[in-house]
Amino acid sequence: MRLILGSASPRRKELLAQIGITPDAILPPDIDEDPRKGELPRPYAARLAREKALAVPADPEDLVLCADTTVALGRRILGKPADAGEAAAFLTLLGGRRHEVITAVALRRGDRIWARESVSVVKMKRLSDDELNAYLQSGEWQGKAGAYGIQGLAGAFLPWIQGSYSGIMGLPLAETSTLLQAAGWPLWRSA
Ligand SMILES: Cc1cn([C@H]2C[C@H](O)[C@@H](COP(=O)(O)OP(=O)(O)OP(=O)(O)O)O2)c(=O)[nH]c1=O
Repeated sequence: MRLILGSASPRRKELLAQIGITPDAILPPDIDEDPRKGELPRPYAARLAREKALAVPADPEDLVLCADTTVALGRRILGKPADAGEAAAFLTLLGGRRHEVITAVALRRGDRIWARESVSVVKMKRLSDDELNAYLQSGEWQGKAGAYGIQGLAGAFLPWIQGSYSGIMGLPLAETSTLLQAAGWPLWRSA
């Protein structure tokens, strides 16, 4: 049984390494990430994680692990910003309030899918012009849902979280290890 990480995200690889897992292969999926009309953030993240898992080619006995991280401001989905202008708009919207970070995980073997979602609440301080400009300059907003990464400079903007740090970063480790065990991956027996 091989474990395939279906993700281009370096964070997901790092987080798996944190619990001692090195995937046998990394095969990033290529799917349409546009939300459907009126789609809410949590079902959207869950749908994308499943679609990613289905889009990765694998042998019938292989495990395919995929995830999707979405930032939700109420009913609004904030995905990966297209450019610095959109990143600035997202960070301005998020500043001074609480938002949710949803990471849905899907694990597939053949036709079977095991799935879980992790929902965290994050408070971001209102950013000064200097803070916003420095962050935009850093480029750390690129490729990240909601235009920030808790694990980098933006940690300085987040005074409070409730939920899962690894989930906010892109792969909730408790849920992921539960799924891997459910699917028969010898997580605590491999040493
Ligand atoms: C909120 C937040 C998101 N992120 C990242 C995790 C994800 O990589 C990214 C959300 O985009 P995703 O679409 O979930 O993932 P991805 O496009 O990076 O990779 P793939 O679809 O191939 O798995 O945002 C952080 O790194 N830190 C954070 O604090």
